[in-house]
Amino acid sequence: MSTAAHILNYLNPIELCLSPKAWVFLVPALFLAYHSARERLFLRRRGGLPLPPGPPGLLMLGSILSINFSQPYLTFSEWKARYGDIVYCSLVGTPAVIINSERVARELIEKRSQIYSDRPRMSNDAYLGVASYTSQLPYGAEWKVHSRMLQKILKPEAVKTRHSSHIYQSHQLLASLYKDPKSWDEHLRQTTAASVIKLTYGYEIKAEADPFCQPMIEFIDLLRISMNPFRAVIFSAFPLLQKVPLWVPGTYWQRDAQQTRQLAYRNRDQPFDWVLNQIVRTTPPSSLVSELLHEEDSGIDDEGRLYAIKNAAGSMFTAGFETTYTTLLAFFLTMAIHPEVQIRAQSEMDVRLGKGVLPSFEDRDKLPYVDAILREIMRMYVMLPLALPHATTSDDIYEGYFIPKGKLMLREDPRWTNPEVFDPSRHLTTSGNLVSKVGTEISGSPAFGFGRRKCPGRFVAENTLWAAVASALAAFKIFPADEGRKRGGVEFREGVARVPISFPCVFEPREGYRSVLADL
Ligand code: HEM
Repeated sequence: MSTAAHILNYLNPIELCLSPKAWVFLVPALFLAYHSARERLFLRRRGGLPLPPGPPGLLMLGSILSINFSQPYLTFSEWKARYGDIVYCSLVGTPAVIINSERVARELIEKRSQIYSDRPRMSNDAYLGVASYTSQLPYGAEWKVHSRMLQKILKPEAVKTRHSSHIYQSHQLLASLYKDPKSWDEHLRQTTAASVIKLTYGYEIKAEADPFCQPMIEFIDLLRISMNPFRAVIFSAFPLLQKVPLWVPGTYWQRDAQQTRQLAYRNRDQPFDWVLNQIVRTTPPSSLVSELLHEEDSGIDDEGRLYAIKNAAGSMFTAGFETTYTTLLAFFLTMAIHPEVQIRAQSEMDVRLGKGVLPSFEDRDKLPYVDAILREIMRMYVMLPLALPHATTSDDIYEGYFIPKGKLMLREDPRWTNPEVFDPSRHLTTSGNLVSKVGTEISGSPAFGFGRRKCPGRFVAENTLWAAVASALAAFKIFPADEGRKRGGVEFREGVARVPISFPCVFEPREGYRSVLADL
């Protein structure tokens, strides 16, 4: 008997279910019914409004196969050229809106921040042990507690009081570059890590293989692998992959995730416990955690408060280390291939500060070209090219389009002439002053995101970067060990975060700075 006859003849549902051939028809039929019911509901929700234009998708898979996984932002730029500033697509059943322009990002994420400040729920977050980190929290009461805690040391007034500590850290970097220039990239990594750890816990890193710092760097390296966009999409489509037992051969993603989780918890708990111990025994060095622990009247119960402090503090390294380090790495590599930019910055310093002087924050206004270099680095090398995904908490309408509740991804469009050319002078007026327009100053850069979830560490990042950039330009001539490198640009390892690919550089002390460097 044919399978169709089976279905027609066997009105007995039990027998029908037992026939394997009938399942071949039933499974797709159930799926289609579910899909069309969902579509009908979605159509009703839209009330006849169109969705933003976007690429056609395949049933179930949507547009996932059209995305370039190593550089998804390139796909989004192509879609911008074809469909415009706001694009709709479906990714394995998840509706996603891509905001492809700074103008639309400001209109939606800033002006309508009440509903555009959520994060999409990703099974990956709990799987990797980062679900309670500030950056991953849904927009709600817990996030507001974290945000208030972080503001304590990240707000501009608090950041201003730590100028001397930024200068001290930049001098530490200069001293390491002078003593051991060959490992310049490693010094950069260590000093950036040291400054975030000091700010968060008041802990001073003692050696290269420091018991707190080393596992934190290891964690970031693992997170980059485990959070790659391809794995994230596959896991959201097939969550059972996260449950496969570790003993099954070939389940390398499970081993990566287990190690990432263990490090996430260890890095969150151990330095926090160190501060608690310090408080019991002595006066702890000033830090985010010690300030929060001493705070009265926080508005939440004790256990909840300790948990929130621990997680907000844990988020600082994850969010602040790699972003700052890779921006500085891009700066040094760019300087090595652009000697003309170094020469202009150094002559500005020589004239306005004098030779043999290391700049301080009081000198910042006298050095507009140094700021212009930093703005150009932030413009050209956006280390999180898709920022972090946002989500809307309710449906919305924009320019006649229906924006469904759900995932939003950001991609800033290059609004500059010749965006691929490294040219700091684009940030200067004809009289050599910095252009002052919203979004051109460093902490206002779109590289820090938009709206209520905009990077709260941007003022600290700006000062760390300025101190390091200004000090290095004053003290060293930087050039590539292989002169042939000058012909190429900076290359990147692509992923959620873009990481510049380092190359050997030479750091030659400038005239008048050798003794200054030796004394640091
Ligand atoms: C050059 C350096 C940095 C860059 C480019 C950067 C960029 C970003 C971006 C794009 C976001 C997501 C914004 C959004 O969702 O719209 C973010 C979030 C965040 N950043 Fe940064 N960041 C940097 C440095 C720092 C530093 C130094 C810290 C802290 C010490 C920090 C702490 C955070 C936190 C806690 C979040 C999560 C905010 C939330 O979800 O509410 N960042 N950052």
